[in-house]
Amino acid sequence: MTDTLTLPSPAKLNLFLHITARRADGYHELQTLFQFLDYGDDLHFTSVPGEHGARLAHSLPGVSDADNLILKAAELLADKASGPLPGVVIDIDKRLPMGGGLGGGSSNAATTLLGLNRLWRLNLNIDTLADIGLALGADVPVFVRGHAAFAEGVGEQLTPATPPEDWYLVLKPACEISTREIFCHEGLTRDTPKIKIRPAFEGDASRYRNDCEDVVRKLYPEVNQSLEWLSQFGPARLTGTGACIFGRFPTESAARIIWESKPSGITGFVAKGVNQSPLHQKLTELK
Ligand SMILES: C[C@](O)(CO)[C@H](O)COP(=O)(O)OP(=O)(O)OC[C@H]1O[C@@H](n2ccc(N)nc2=O)[C@H](O)[C@@H]1O
Ligand SMILES: Nc1ncnc2c1ncn2[C@@H]1O[C@H](COP(=O)(O)OP(=O)(O)OP(=O)(O)O)[C@@H](O)[C@H]1O
Repeated sequence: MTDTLTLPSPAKLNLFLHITARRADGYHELQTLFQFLDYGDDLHFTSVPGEHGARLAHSLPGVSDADNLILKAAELLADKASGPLPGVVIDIDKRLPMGGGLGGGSSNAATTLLGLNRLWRLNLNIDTLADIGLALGADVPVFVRGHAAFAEGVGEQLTPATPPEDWYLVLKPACEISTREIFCHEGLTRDTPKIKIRPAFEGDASRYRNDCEDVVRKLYPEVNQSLEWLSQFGPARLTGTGACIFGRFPTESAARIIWESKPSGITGFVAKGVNQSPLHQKLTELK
C-alpha cells in the first residue's frame, strides 16, 4: 500500500494593504492584514521507497520545475539535513489562480516546508521554517506560522490578529498580474502614513485600503470593471497586487446570491475567512 500524506495549501487575502516606504534594495515596507481562506490547493506527499529526496509528480503549466516554489522549498530544507533523505513524490491539485494575489505559490512553499519537515523527521522549529520561507518570498512566513496576522516589514514581521471570520466572494478577472510589475510602477503610492496603534480591525473600514488598487485599475480594465460590479453590493477590494478582488458577507448564502448573478467571463469562488490556517488545523489533527 502506498503511503500518502495530503495537506491543504490555503489561499490568503490581504484585508488591507498599505505601502509605507520603499527600501534601498527596492523592496517595499508594508502594513497588511492577512487572513486565510478555507479554500486552496492540496498537496499529496507519497513516499517512494528506493528513491532519495523530493520530486514533482507533474510540472505546473507555465512554471519550470527549477522555478517551482515547491521544489525550491524542498531543496532549501534538504540543505538543512545531514545524510540522504527518503524519497517523496509531490502531486498538486491546483485550484488557486496564479498571479491572483491569493498567495498560491507562497502557500505551496509553506505546505512543502511543513510537510517534508514531518515526513523527513527533521524536527526544525517554526521560526527556522519561517526564516527558510522568507528566502522564497515575502508571503511565505505567514503561511508557515499559520495564524491570521497584522504584518509589517516586507510582510515578515507578524503580530497574530483575529479579524471576523466572515464569508468572501472572490472574483478572478481574466488577467494575470505580476507582483513585480506593480511594485515597480512609477504611479504606485508609497507614502501611506504608518498605523501606529494596532488597528481595531472591525472598526472604520474606510481608513484601510489596498494601495496597489489605483495602479492595477489603470493597467487592467478587467479588474476595474470587476471592482465596479462587486462594489454595487458593498465594499470590494483587491488582494495583494491582484488580479483577484473580494467582497465580504456575513453569511455563505448572502455571498452565493451575488455569486449567482456575476457577469459571464469572470471565474471565482465563495469561501470562509479563517484565522487558523487549514494546514495547521490538519497537522494538529494528525498529531
Ligand atoms: C503583495 C503581497 O502579496 C502582499 O501580501 C506580497 O507583498 C508579495 O509577496 P510575494 O509574492 O511573496 O513576493 P516576492 O516573491 O517576495 O517578491 C516579488 C517582487 O515583488 C516586489 N516586492 C515584494 C514584496 C515587497 N514587500 N516589496 C516588493 O517590492 C519585489 O519587486 C519582488 O521582486
Ligand atoms: N507552486 C507554484 N504555484 C504557483 N505559482 C508558482 C509556483 N511556483 C512558482 N510559481 C510562480 O509564482 C508566480 C506567482 O504565483 P502565485 O500563485 O503565488 O501568485 P500570487 O497569488 O499573485 O502571489 P502573491 O499574492 O504572493 O503575490 C506564478 O506566476 C509562477 O510563475
